[in-house]
Amino acid sequence: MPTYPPGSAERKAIDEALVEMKKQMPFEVPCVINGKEIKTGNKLKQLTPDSVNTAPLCEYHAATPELVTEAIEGAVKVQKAWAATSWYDRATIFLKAAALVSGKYRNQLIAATMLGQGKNVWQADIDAIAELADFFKFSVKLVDDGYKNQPLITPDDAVNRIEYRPLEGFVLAVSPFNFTAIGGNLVTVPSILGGVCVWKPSPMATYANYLTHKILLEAGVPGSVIQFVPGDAPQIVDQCLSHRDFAALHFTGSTDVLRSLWTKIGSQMTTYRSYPRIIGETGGKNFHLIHKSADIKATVIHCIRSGFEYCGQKCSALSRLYIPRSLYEAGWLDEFVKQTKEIKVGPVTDHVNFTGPVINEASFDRILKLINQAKEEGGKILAGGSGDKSQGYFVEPTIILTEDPHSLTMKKEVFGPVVTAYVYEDDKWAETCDLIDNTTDYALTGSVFSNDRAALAEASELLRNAAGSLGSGTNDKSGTWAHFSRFVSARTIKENFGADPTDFRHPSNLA
Ligand SMILES: NC(=O)c1ccc[n+]([C@@H]2O[C@H](COP(=O)([O-])OP(=O)(O)OC[C@H]3O[C@@H](n4cnc5c(N)ncnc54)[C@H](O)[C@@H]3O)[C@@H](O)[C@H]2O)c1
Ligand SMILES: N[C@@H](CCC=O)C(=O)O
Repeated sequence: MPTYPPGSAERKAIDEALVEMKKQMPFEVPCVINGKEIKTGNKLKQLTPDSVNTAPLCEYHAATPELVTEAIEGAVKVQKAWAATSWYDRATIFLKAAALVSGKYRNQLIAATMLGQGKNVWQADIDAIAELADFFKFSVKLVDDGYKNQPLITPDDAVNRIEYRPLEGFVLAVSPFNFTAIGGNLVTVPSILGGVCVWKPSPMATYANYLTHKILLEAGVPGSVIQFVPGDAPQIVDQCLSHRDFAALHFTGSTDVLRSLWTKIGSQMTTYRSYPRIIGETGGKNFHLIHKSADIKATVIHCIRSGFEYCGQKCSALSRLYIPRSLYEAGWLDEFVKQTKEIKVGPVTDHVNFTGPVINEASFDRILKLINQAKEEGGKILAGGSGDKSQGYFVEPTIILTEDPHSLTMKKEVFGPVVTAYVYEDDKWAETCDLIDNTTDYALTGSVFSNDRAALAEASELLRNAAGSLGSGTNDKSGTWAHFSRFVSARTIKENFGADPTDFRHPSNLA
């Protein structure tokens, strides 16, 4: 990945792309149904969260119920033909999409992700280029490997094979704002297998998602295979979930939303042709557990990057921090606070800013409310604690020290630049692992920092269920065949070519 140092060609190129994009804002984003761009006239806005008083990044046309019906019907109609397209052709399309992401559309995708989702160039590149292109390429490799999972034994008089059929009906992909790549992956996984999708993007990632869709179509995905349907989330999603041909929900976003959609699907089971599948990843409450043997300098840097890059708006962002008393007394927290106060926060177009805005006003207000509640509960604010939304939604990187390991911000997902620290006694390593395991229902990600192998092994054992998506989704891990397997129905086919039978009786039936 390019590193964008001052004076580099890559920094110059991205600066030019940003200037060009700003000149053209607001872009007009249509619905794209059966490959046709459709403007409904019902326009909504995607703002630039770091400069809210300027022109929006885009105005997008919200899909009407009639268009959603057209999208579903168009997708279902093309499904058999797409499934019959050879694996070679499907694979090549996604490899071409990867090349378009890292080549022709590179700077445009980065600029759209920076301006629309408030990422600085480093964060935008790892998301919209590195991860998105990887998703496309890994998908080809993983499906290729998956298709090779065939019966182990082939007898002399028969051939057995397994065919991995895509789901009948359409997949509804509902994507979050915080990763351009995730939207791309949610539609790629079902469609690379020969399935069809209706894609409802996040309102706060509409433009980058529209570009991703454009890339997929340019690479050769037929227009009806992935339908781009922005607009009112509950209206579009409810309509899709109420359709007889609804085959699966592919979701990434918050826990409450997935739970409500799951409940809706469950309550409508008699509507469907089949048993819809639900594949969803949701919130997290990432812990960092520091052992007394850990290096202070390195762990402080890891915690700063994990907690505050992209304003903590990652499901995997550090949120609860466990520091041993000995390192606390050796100045671990002082160093963490000192460096946190050095973080530059501001518009993402100024590269010195390590972090930018949070995504919108609702998020800004929610985060500051949580900080205030933490204060009222007795939490001590060691850094940050406030914000300013006059120009953009800027929240100061915030460190809260708590004496209560079950306090609000140790339990609830904040999804903002807020780290709550708790000091544990060095000799309570196992007890602290149990505490981490039992503090929240989330169990998405976590890290243990130690130079003591025995402590690592013990933590790995005790924290087995505290990370790895358990409790945070259906745990169909991206980057594994297990994820793809949720979007196929296996069919076993046996061809016999042994001698024809001459008697229906077996030897065991003879008198
Ligand atoms: N586990 C992961 O891999 C992962 C990755 C990224 C984000 N996340 C989680 O996503 C959340 C942040 O993303 P977000 O703010 O975009 O999440 P969100 O739940 O607000 O929105 C996700 C999607 O659901 C749609 N949606 C929202 N309300 C809806 C409703 N009532 N009915 C139908 N659709 C609705 C949105 O328009 C969006 O497309 C965090 O909780 C984060 O932890 C998880
Ligand atoms: N791949 C992402 C996960 C996305 C969560 O929001 C990461 O950077 O950890």
